[in-house]
Amino acid sequence: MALVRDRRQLNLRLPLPEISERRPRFALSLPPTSLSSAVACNAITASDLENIQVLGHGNGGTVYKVRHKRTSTIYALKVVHSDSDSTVRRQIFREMEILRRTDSPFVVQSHGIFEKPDGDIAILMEYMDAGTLDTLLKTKGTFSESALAGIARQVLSGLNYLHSHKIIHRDIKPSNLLVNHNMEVKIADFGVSKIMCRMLDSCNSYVGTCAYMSPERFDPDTYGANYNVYAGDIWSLGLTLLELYMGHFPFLPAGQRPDWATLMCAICFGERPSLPDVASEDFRSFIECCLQKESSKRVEYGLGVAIVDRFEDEGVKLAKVFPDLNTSILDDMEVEAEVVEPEATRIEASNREVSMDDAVEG
Ligand SMILES: Nc1ncnc2c1ncn2[C@@H]1O[C@H](COP(=O)(O)OP(=O)(O)OP(=O)(O)O)[C@@H](O)[C@H]1O
Repeated sequence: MALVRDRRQLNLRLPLPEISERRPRFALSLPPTSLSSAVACNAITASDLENIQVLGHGNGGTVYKVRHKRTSTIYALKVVHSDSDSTVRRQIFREMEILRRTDSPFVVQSHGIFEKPDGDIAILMEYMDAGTLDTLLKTKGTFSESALAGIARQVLSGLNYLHSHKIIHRDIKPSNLLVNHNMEVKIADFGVSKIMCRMLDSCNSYVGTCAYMSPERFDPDTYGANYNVYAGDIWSLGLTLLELYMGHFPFLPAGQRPDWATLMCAICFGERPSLPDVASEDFRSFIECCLQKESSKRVEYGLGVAIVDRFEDEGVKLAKVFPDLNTSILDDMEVEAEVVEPEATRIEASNREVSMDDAVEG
């Protein structure tokens, strides 16, 4: 029998374990299943699923498209192999813990977690049938401003949710933003995210994808004195939107594959990327708001209130910035659901419980 862990809301104001106490002291028992899909009230086990195809490979894991045999509901199953190194396993435990705590239409939903007898760990997630924003950029080309307005609104809503639950994503980029055929955008991949124990905790650790890191994460002394740790996600969002608009990484000429030092210099010391002349003033001003090098200016830009309030206000501001914010971005982009060839591969699971381990970074 496999154990399926459903999401549940914890009181996030409770202090989280210190690093030294991270080893499991108890097995996490599951609340009753409350899936919104057709399989509600029935816990899904790994043997209920058949593998349809590989969706992609990430850092140490593989994501499969799977079908629930009885209901034919399609899910995505992220599997991290038992022989993965300790960093990768720590990342999957962190991702599990965050997905277990989150419940937002702007964050990819988890439907359960399995551990196989051989130690492989799998997270069952909602399936996003249009892939990632990175895939769409490569297959459909650059995005219009109105499309970006819809994306910005959704990612900001997701960040507002995460930040208000004291979670910093730390790796916002096009390939971590999943999309479905309704152009709903959801934040995914919490492998390097951090749950803050206190609102004022510092967070200058060097993790995430280098190209999307904010200046204060490379050089906290210059750009981040007293910085608000949540501001880095806003920088990454600005850079992501600009990349989707320009079609290449904004700090470098198209086609250039930089090394770490080149990237770091471009981000910390380079000029803010210039937008094409056709870009509207509104779009420019929004990008400028996100790409303030000095993190405190970035955070305090706008109404200068606490970060959560600021994001809520940002929704209002965005509506002014992008007048067609509420129009369907499907007008701009047609997303085709993919057709797949089934290939039966079963994912076996054990009855071992997954315990909390390394889920919370100190
Ligand atoms: N819920 C999902 N629905 C549909 N496709 C998904 C889903 N989750 C992941 N994928 C696909 O699987 C790929 C691999 O995802 P994964 O999160 O393992 O790694 P990544 O974010 O691409 O890379 P890394 O972990 O190295 O940052 C993604 O790029 C995406 O194409």
